[in-house]
Amino acid sequence: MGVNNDLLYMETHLIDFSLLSSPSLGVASDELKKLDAALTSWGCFQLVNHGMSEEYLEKVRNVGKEFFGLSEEEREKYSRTATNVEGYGIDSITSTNVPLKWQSRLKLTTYPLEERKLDRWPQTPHSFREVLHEYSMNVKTLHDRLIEDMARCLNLKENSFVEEYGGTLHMLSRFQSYIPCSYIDEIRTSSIHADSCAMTFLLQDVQIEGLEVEKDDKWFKTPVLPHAIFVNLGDQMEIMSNGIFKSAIHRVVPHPEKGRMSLPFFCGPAQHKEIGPLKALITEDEPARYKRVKNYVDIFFYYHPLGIRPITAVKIHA
Ligand SMILES: O=C(O)CCC(=O)C(=O)O
Ligand SMILES: [Fe+2]
Repeated sequence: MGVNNDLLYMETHLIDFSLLSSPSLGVASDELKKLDAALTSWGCFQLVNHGMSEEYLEKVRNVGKEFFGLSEEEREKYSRTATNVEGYGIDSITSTNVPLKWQSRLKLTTYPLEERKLDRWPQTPHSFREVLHEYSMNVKTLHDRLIEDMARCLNLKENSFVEEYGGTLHMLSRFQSYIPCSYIDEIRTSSIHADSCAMTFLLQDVQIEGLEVEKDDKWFKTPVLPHAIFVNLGDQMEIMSNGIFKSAIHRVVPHPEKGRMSLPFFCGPAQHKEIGPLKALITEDEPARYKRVKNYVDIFFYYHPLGIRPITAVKIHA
């Protein structure tokens, strides 16, 4: 049974990663234009030809599936604690009727390496750690290249965004499992958000669709392409690009009969790093539209539960 047939699919912006670094300057610059078009309109796209095969992506999804297939007791060996916010946990959702256990998550910092809390990294299935390590390093390669290309789209020095990060990428990897749930409308409403980071790499479930994105006050389904990684921008990229690139508003839709899994890997500056609109983008005609901000994730988690879009709190109103 389909649950969201009433919506249209979003325009499929396919970005071919291999073409971005094509030796033919014409080819590379055409792909860069496509990237720019996707980021200034939707704030998201499907990344293809990224160097990871469909089988490889399936292996990554499978270690997640195997982890969530373990007994609750086994999973709880990796639970978050009062002093460690990383690991396995069940997230409640504010809407009253929705079952508390609708989604469970395994949340792990994967970069920088010295910030990994390895005692929270599952040892079952036995390949989990190795697969997560390798996949996160692959995602880092994609991130590092795209963040340079995004600066190029704006005619800036290629290291402009990385400099604003303070040179250090922070990556939070999440495996999330959703059980079948019939509270479709409640979850559609309560899950609306844009990510707080700069750029998210999302591996979707290949069997079950469940992600919708908003554009111009309309909602669209996102197709699941088994070989693609869905990339969406978060608020910190909208801020750094002074509003030129859009942070994609999205939501999750449950399936009444089937479970679903997704793997968002959130990339951005370290939590404490102050960021703001890049100085090179601020002119007399285009003044800063956002304040400089530190600890944006804290701001995010203050406003989001109040139903207020966190980015509005840092907007400068002309
Ligand atoms: O499950 C999904 O497809 C997306 C999840 C999401 O948007 C998030 O965790 O930020
Ligand atoms: Fe999200």
